[in-house]
Amino acid sequence: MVLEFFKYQGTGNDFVVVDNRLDFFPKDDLKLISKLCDRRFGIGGDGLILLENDIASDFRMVYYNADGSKSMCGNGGRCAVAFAHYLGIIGTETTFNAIDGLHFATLEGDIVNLKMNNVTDIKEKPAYSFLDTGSPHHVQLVENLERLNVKIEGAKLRYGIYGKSGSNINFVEPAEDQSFNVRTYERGVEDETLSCGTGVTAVAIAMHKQGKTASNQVDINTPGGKLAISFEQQNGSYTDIYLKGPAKQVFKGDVVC
Ligand SMILES: N[C@@H](CCC[C@H](N)C(=O)O)C(=O)O
Repeated sequence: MVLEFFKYQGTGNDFVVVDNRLDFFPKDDLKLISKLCDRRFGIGGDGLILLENDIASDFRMVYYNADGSKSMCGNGGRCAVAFAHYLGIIGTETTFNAIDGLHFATLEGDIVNLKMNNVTDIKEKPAYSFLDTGSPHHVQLVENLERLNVKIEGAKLRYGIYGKSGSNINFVEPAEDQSFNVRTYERGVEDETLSCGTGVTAVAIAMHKQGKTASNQVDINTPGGKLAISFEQQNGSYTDIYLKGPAKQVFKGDVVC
């Protein structure tokens, strides 16, 4: 099979993107998904996104991690919106379906502002917070973030605390200008990625809940670039959560598989 694909990145979180509106992609073939995401034997990416038709909304995003497991992806969602706009399916605003339900988003140039689901349940432990922003996230404050071996320390927590199903692990350090520096170990990639959208959303909410910021607009610096998170908070629940940042097409091509 010759597969037409597109490559997108959102703050360095990179994805193989396929227009699957004709429903031809062999979704059960997890080996193929891993191979397409392999940086040596395939195209390379942290995940694969299929854009599909949806009865309830403008389109459906089906997201796979590089190992073929499924989840919600914030940066992937932003890239899917940019791709839908490129295909002419949407204008500058949209509602689309994903594994965690409907998402509203707006687009201004290559900046996509994506609405995330409400967060009500935040587990606070002495050393970390745990919350689900579409995918599960462990948020832990550290010192000397720059020098941390995120792959090794992330894997220890991912398997040590959360077992087989796992969690994404976010390491956070407050920056001087009220923003936060974040590095993330992603389950399903089993490595550090340059940015994680659901991860930085979890960090912004956890930092607010812990009183590390009083603002409901939080800027986050990742190794792949800057993202902005805004939200409302009432009685411990976080609503109207938006994740904002760039989503760009990098290249397109055909792959024999
Ligand atoms: N990079 C993503 C998160 C992708 C899913 C995650 N690895 C999981 O399995 O939970 C993002 O931008 O949110």
